Formats: sequence, C-alpha cells, structure tokens
Amino acid sequence: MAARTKFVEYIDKNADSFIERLAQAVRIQSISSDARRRQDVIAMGNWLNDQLVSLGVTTKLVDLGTHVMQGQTLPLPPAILGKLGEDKNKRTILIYGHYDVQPALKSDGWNTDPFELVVDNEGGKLIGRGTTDDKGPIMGWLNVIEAHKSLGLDMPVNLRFCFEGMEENGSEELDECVISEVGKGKEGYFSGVDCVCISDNYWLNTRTPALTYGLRGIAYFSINITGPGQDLHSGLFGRMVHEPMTDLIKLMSRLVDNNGNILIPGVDEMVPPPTPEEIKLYKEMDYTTADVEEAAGGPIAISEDKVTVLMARMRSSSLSLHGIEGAFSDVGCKTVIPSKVGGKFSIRLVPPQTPENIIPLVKAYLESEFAKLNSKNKMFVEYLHGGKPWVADVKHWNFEAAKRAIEAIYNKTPDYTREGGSIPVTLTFAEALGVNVLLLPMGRADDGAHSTNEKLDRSNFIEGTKVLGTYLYEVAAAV
Ligand SMILES: C[C@H](N)C(=O)N[C@@H](Cc1c[nH]cn1)C(=O)O
Ligand SMILES: [Zn+2]
Ligand SMILES: [Zn+2]
Repeated sequence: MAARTKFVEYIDKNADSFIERLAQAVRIQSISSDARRRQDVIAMGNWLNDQLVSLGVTTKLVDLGTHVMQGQTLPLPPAILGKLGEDKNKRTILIYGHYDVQPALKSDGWNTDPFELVVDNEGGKLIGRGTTDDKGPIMGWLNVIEAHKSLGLDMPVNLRFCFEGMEENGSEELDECVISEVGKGKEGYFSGVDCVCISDNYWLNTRTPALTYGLRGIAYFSINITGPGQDLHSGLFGRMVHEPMTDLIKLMSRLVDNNGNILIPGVDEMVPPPTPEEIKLYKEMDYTTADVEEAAGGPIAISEDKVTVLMARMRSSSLSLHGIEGAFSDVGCKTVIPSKVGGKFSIRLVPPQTPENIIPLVKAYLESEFAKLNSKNKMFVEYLHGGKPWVADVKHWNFEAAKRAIEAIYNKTPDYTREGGSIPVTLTFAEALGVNVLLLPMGRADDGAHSTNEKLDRSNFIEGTKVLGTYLYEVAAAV
C-alpha cells in the first residue's frame, strides 16, 4: 500500500485520540490579550513544545522579551521554532500557526464552557475556543507527524515550524525573530525553506474547500478621553461638565457610516477600483448573500449583490468599532459619568494601505473632529498594533500541490479566496525568505472564530488533517 494511503487510513482509525489531544489544547486558556492569562499562554507554549518533542521534532523556544500591556510589564510568550528532517533531496516546508486564542467567557453567550471541548456527535461539531482558530489546525499538523512516526513512514518533505503565542494581539517581536533567524543563514532554523504553509483561516462558505492567496492588514487604535479626576455622579455633575463618553461616542460615530464606508478622508480613496478581470472572478465564485447571512447568523448583509459583498471582505478596507474600555457595562442602572474612556476600533487594510500610511490620516482626522466638539476634555489617539496586507501568486507549485491535495481528499476544486482577516507575520515570511506563502484553511465560514460557540466540524478536523498530510506528498512530487 502506498505511504499516503496508509497515512490516510491511520487518520481515520485514530480520529478519537486526535480529538482528545485537541481537548487538552482547548483546556489551556491561552488568551494573549488578557494580562491575567499570560502564564496560561506560556503554559500552552510549553505544552505544544512537549508535544512536538515527543513526536521527534527538534525545537528551540525563542524568548521574545517583555512588553507593557494593561499597565504591566509582561513576558512575551515564546516563539517555538522546530525542525524535522534534514534530507537534502527533499523540499523543506515552513509551517506557521498560533497557539494563543481570543478571549471567551460563558457569559458572552456561550452555551457551554468555552475551554472544555464539547464533542457534539449528533451535529458532528467540536465546540470550544480555539478549535478553528488556531489550535485545531496546529493539532492537524501534529496528527500528520504522529501518523508518520507511528507507521514508521518517512516524511515526504523536511518540515520547519514557527508557532507563536501573540497573534491575536499583534504578533509583537515575531517579525524581528523571523528576520534574525533568516539572518543566521545555514545555521538558522529557516535555512533551505522552499515555501510556507499557514493553516489559520476559513473556507468562504460551508461547502467548498479553499486556497487563500491574500490577507487584509490591520491597524488597531484606541481613542482615549479623560477629563474628570474620578468617576462622577450624573445627578450632581450632569450638564455641568464635559463628559468623556459623550465626546467619545460622537467621535466613534464619525469613523464609519452604516453602509461600511470609512469616513476618514483618504482611507477608502487609496484603494484602486477593481479591474474587469477581478469582477469576473468574484461573479464566478460559489457564493451568495445567503452564505454571509448563514455565517453571520442573521439576515444582515449590507448588499444583495454578491460581487459587492465579496469585494467588501476580500479587496476593500473596513472599519469596525470593537468596544469601550472604562464604560459602564455591567447589569443594572448605575448613574455614573465615567472619568476615563478608551474607544477601540480597527481598520482592515488592503494594498496599498499600510499601518504607516493610515496612522497619520486617522490621527489628523480625529484631532480635527475633536476640535469641533469644543470640549475641555483631553483626547489621545493611540495606535495599538497592526500588520500589512499580503497577496500571493497562485501560479506556483505550492498552490498547485495544495489544489491536488484538496481534490484528492474532498473530490472538489477549491475556491481561490482572499481572506478578510489578518495574520501579521505572513508578509514577513514572504519578504524575508523570498518564497511563496500559501494559506490552506481547515475550518468553514460558519465556525464562529472570535465569536461565541466557536466550533470546528469533526469532518473538517479529520479530512483537513488528511489534506495537510496529502499536501506534503504533493509538494514532494511537484515540478
Ligand atoms: C485570520 C486569523 N485567524 C485571525 O483571526 N487573525 C486576527 C489577528 C489579529 C489582529 N489583531 C487582533 N487579532 C484577526 O484577523 O483579527
Ligand atoms: Zn483569530
Ligand atoms: Zn488565527
């Protein structure tokens, strides 16, 4: 029996133990954006490192130093670099993933504890924070290595790994780590890398596997407004003082309109109009507004026109309002005037936008809008983190190999998509290594990444693992 057939059979036979490993990963609350959870993120890194070592991967934990977050100096979780195979006659593939997750509280609206994997056999779903983003796909790679080790099969390629624990919070210091590792040349972990594969996004719909050749960048901001020396009684001070929340709500309402148009002069204007070829591509995609509504969980698509909706996610920038730090948000009717509020928003970026060319536009606009309020409060616009957009060439053996792997496992031709989300290090890999980067998503559009009741379908986990392994065979065979 051919090695790749044995591999596929092993994945089916051992599905339950793979799900158990995913449950262990989900249990570790590796929330990178919460200072209180930093030790859990580090614990998750150590757990992942132990798994890799037990599977025969040589690893190195890179200390990325410290950073200041939520008023505390915190250790950054380590980057885990790994190596499996040194055969000069084989191609070398670099795999990236992130072991941190978004915050999740049962009270956000989860039906179950977000950090206890629920195996819903009836619905075929694996429910828990990180199942699709990005612990499931990382476990997929571990499954592939385990299968080869247990069956005594040679890996068809050499593997290199880069796993980080800060992706959901700006990937701090990772670019520097990658660039420094590349700078070590033959001595470095990335020596000889022929291409990169990242499994950290989602199919466009719930039916068709996808290959992704673009990501939006991101620029994340906070508008901080201060004035009163402390929180005030609204009965005693209402109408007597300038209120930070009132100023903030005015400013936040002037960032984006209800149709998604960005109101900051120069931001939308930077993006060139689509070419007729691009429009044709969007028209031909297997997608309807019902897909966005299914994934969003409500009939709320901004347009009924499929091309408009697809372009909104794939090739337009967008501005989203995320929350207000310092605002009263608990139950009940507290009559408070908060003294200090921070309004968080981010802008998803597409070429030629970058954080560098967007930040000055945002700051200048907010300063001029704040001046119009004639408020005696103080405003400070803070840029929190960001990353550049990325677009790849799909006419490359790396994409061809992934296409054949999907066809072999799913018996379907993949959609070619640009992802609306961001993975800051992607462009750094492409530029620093000078190689093709591919995104090979495992999950579906309705997985609820970053949301409540995040899930990964069991079939996406198991068939997705088969795709990852088969892709390695196809890379080895690619010309
Ligand atoms: C696409 C990827 N799985 C993802 O979710 N990336 C995040 C990255 C990020 C940036 N700031 C906070 N998180 C995203 O696109 O939101
Ligand atoms: Zn994410
Ligand atoms: Zn992710």
